Amino acid sequence: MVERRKPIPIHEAVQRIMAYPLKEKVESVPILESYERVLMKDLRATHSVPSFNRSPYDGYAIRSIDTATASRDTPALFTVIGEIGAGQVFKEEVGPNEAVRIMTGAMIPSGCDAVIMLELVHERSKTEIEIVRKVEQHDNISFIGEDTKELDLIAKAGTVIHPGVVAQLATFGQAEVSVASRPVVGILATGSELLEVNEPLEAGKIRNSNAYMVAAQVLRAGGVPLMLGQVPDEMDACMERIHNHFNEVDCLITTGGASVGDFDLVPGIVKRLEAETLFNKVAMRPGSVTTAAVKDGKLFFGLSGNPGACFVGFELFVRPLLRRSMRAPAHLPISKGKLGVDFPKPNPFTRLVRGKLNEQSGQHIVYPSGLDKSGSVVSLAEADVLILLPGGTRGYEKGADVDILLLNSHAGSDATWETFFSL
Ligand SMILES: Nc1nc2c(c(=O)[nH]1)N[C@H]1C(S)=C(S)[C@@H](COP(=O)(O)OP(=O)(O)OC[C@H]3O[C@@H](n4cnc5c(N)ncnc54)[C@H](O)[C@@H]3O)O[C@H]1N2
Ligand code: MOO
Ligand SMILES: [Mg+2]
Repeated sequence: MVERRKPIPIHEAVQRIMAYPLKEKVESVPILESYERVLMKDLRATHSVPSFNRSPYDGYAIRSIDTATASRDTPALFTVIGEIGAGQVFKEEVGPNEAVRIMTGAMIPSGCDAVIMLELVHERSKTEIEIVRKVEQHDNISFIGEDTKELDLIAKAGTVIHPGVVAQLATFGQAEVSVASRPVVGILATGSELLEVNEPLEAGKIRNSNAYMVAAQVLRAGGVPLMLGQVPDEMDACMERIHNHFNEVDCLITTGGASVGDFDLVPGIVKRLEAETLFNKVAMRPGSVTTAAVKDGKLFFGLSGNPGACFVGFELFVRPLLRRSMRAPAHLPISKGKLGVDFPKPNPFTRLVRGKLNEQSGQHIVYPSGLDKSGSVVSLAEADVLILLPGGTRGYEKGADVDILLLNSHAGSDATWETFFSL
């Protein structure tokens, strides 16, 4: 008799998984390797920025009071007593009607309270300049702490490090950065029909695309894929591979064999692992036959063999687990869009349609990116969103307002499925 499975709503499936968070681990990496890692300690300013008053222009540092009566008819005359570039410090006190030629980024000399740009000065000689306008006190000075003050919070733990954050790490002297360790995800493709990527096609066979797709998804989520290869639909071969590597991974993914067919291994894997099933059917399409189970605190995901279903299963269920273990926002960011075409297919289950986003006069218009079947692989090539179409309708019309999940964004969302989509 075919096993009858009870589908659970997406938000409940997510909840069940998130009840088994992976252990957070911290490591230190050189700043050059910190890009796209997740900060594990709050980054606070270790000093004010700038840490000294400096010139934002190439010009002359002066005492503004000496220009109080300056005009075209009565220019103020200054003696140039020195020249400094960025990094140099002028050591003497600057006195009445004295000026220091100063370059952008250099420290304002003691006694000066303003800078006038080179273009506004008449240079009579190397040592004598004229100023024909009044310069206000504090003109053209970048003051200590105007960018940030010592101890200010610059970036919180959980921030995904992007180039702007790298600039802060460098500014505050963090040659080594405390980041979340990347969870290791074992990936095993199952299926007697699978060829290696470099093998020629044969009748009835296909190349294993899921393992590579999932590996890329793991990388995008910030994890480390551990490729466990591919096995035919044979339980012993499959279990041997799993047992040999279970200790090396933080979580394990298989693709294929998640349904109820004669050669579908996932129910047997769960049994042989003596794992506790969290769910084996979700009220969604594609990906309805996703299985999740837990063994010794490690999550096992039996993702569908159908590429569309495998892809969606990963983004909805595996990604948040990985991201949360790194303290990064767990879920795909959500946004709003309008359907660009009619979508007449009725469905009892919520659909996550692989979609293409088009920006039209400030609006997100979304279109299915290809064949909307969970067996379609090519529709993934152009997909940059998943269009959420709640189930229980006769379909949707062009122009309908829809929620969309953004696939290529570096940001993430902690918006919970419970709150946003009780689907
Ligand atoms: N009687 C039923 N049949 C099916 C059901 C059901 O509820 N009752 N569910 C259908 C749904 S929905 C899906 S999705 C698929 C799930 O299939 P499996 O997870 O068991 O995957 P397979 O049977 O192994 O393969 C399905 C499909 O995907 C291709 N595949 C497999 N592995 C890969 C890979 N690594 N790279 C690319 N493509 C792969 C495979 O050749 C098949 O075409 O079950 C439905 N059936
Ligand atoms: O698991 Mo299937 O993807 O619902 O078509
Ligand atoms: Mg099957």
